[in-house]
Amino acid sequence: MRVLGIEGTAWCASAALYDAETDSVLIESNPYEPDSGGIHPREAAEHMSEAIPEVVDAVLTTAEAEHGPDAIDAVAFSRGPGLGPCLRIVGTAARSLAGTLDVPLVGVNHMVAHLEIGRHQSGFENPVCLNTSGANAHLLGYHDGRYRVLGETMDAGVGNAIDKFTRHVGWDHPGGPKVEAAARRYAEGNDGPEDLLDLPYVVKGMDFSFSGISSAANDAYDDGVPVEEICFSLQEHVFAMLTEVSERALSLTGADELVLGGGVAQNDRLREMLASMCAARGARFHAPDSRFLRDNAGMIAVLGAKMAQAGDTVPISESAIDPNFRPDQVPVTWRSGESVARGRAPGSDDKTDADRRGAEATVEIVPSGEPDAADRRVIKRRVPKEYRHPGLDRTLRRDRTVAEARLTSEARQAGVTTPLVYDADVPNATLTLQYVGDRDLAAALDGGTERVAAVGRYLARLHDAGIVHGDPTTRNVRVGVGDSDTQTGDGEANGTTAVDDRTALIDFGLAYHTGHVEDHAMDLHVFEGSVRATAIDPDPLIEAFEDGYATVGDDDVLDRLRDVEGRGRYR
Ligand SMILES: C[C@@H](O)[C@H](NC(=O)OP(=O)(O)OC[C@H]1O[C@@H](n2cnc3c(N)ncnc32)[C@H](O)[C@@H]1O)C(=O)O
Ligand SMILES: Nc1ncnc2c1ncn2[C@@H]1O[C@H](COP(=O)(O)OP(=O)(O)OP(=O)(O)O)[C@@H](O)[C@H]1O
Ligand SMILES: [Fe+2]
Repeated sequence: MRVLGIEGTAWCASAALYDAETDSVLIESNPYEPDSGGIHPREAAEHMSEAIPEVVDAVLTTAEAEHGPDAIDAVAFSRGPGLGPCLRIVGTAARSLAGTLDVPLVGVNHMVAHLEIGRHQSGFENPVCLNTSGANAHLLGYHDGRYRVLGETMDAGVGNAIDKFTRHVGWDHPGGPKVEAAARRYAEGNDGPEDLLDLPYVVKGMDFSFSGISSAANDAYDDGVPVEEICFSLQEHVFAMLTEVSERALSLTGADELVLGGGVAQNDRLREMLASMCAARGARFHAPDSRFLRDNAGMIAVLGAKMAQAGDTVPISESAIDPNFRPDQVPVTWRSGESVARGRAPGSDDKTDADRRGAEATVEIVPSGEPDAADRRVIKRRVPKEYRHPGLDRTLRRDRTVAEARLTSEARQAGVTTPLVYDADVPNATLTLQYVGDRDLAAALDGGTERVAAVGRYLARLHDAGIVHGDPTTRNVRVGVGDSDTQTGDGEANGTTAVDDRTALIDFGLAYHTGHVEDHAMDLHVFEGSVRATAIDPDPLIEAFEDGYATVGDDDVLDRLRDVEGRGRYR
């Protein structure tokens, strides 16, 4: 099968021919280069209307010269997300070409194409995918017939966050490669570990935010900090955040493969950090060649072929473009297989006497070999992360160790079951904690409506005390093995149920004090995200969780949660 792909969501007018038999891809691209500032939608659309016919013609001519008039079996196009005026031109071109050639039309989600090209090239079966492009930044994992958004930016896309700084400095678009070059100059000009500016580092579970860091970088420039130093620090912070959330996604799902996609993935430093993180945890990592990372029609044609082979084509009358097309809206017709969270199947976490490793820390259980010993303790060490700058690494490990020791105890005072903290060795980022529960909630999720209701009540009590957990995933809740779903609560609004006694919240390293409804709602959003990413039937669990929250907590927080989801770029 041969597929002609067309891409033009924002800046890159591109056409490609994918030959599935030989697995070869020919790409013709013509980029839009703004004279000044960022991408202007109208100018970009004008560029598309000139350049799309040219690149399509070039590819079609080559295809027909080699394979004759029936060279093309299907036409695939980027249906979204992207700029409406650009997408409309691409859509019109694709429909008319499919009509002229009398072949089926395939409507491709651009972000899923960024993911699938990495999976295709690596041969990985079930990877977590990190998409780092201009307008987007998110983690995707296959679960129950869709690519779920495991985590994402709460505001700007990663490329846009970097480009915002370069516009402020007066550099032309795109800024990413210039920041990379300046950061390299800074690193090469230093002998020892380079100084690092203190910039905002914002990670909440597997979600993250860039708006603060762009503004802080702009302010540093206005204050006269050398631009190379800012570029270096910006990269170190932003890419460490992306690497950290990727590690969390691997840890939460139990996956051992990571693929990278999107224009920012052309950056060597980002690739180096991700490769280092994966090597340290024994996971495999793949980043495609640059021509498949930046926007290109090759990835559209490759996914288009998989979809066409699965019969997933679209009648012209239903082929409208969608500027807000989310990756989790796409039914994944071209692959089958297990959930990415297969490593977290029920029972997989039963071995309580084994030492574990989370995303951040290693956990040693002492004494080992006596599963029922009442005096079991856990020694949690936040190990240095080779991938991040030593200064940033030290700060994060220290601050989180202090926060965890303090807030684990404060949470208990607020009526939440948490481990006792026996010792905090801050210089070594090591805590000694009481052993709690029998297994992670992640391994006991399905059918556990009572357990998630208890988590809802816990978060409400925390919030009431002005504390957010910051990372309340199903891996950070420990549950009792004896509990079954038939144990119902006592019914008292604030009462403790039998399940509560045996359910504990752990891992308060990202916890902090705040009374803001928005921060409280984010906690709920993170928990629900982890349930959706791993449960077989998430809806009853989410409902029970919210009911649990509502019995103790503030309705404003649940209202705000609806807002966060509506605002969410993808959910
Ligand atoms: C929806 C679609 O139109 C959009 N496309 C897009 O953002 O173009 P993409 O080619 O994936 O990424 C462009 C971004 O990639 C950044 N970039 C390119 N080379 C870079 C480098 N070496 N280091 C850092 N960023 C880089 C640019 O600064 C720019 O922000 C998307 O995929 O979100
Ligand atoms: N107090 C405890 N009692 C029993 N088990 C524990 C305790 N603390 C940690 N564990 C186990 O160790 C695992 C990792 O611990 P923790 O979540 O604190 O580390 P982490 O590296 O921050 O993990 P992540 O970032 O992946 O959530 C937990 O999922 C749990 O299975
Ligand atoms: Fe893109």
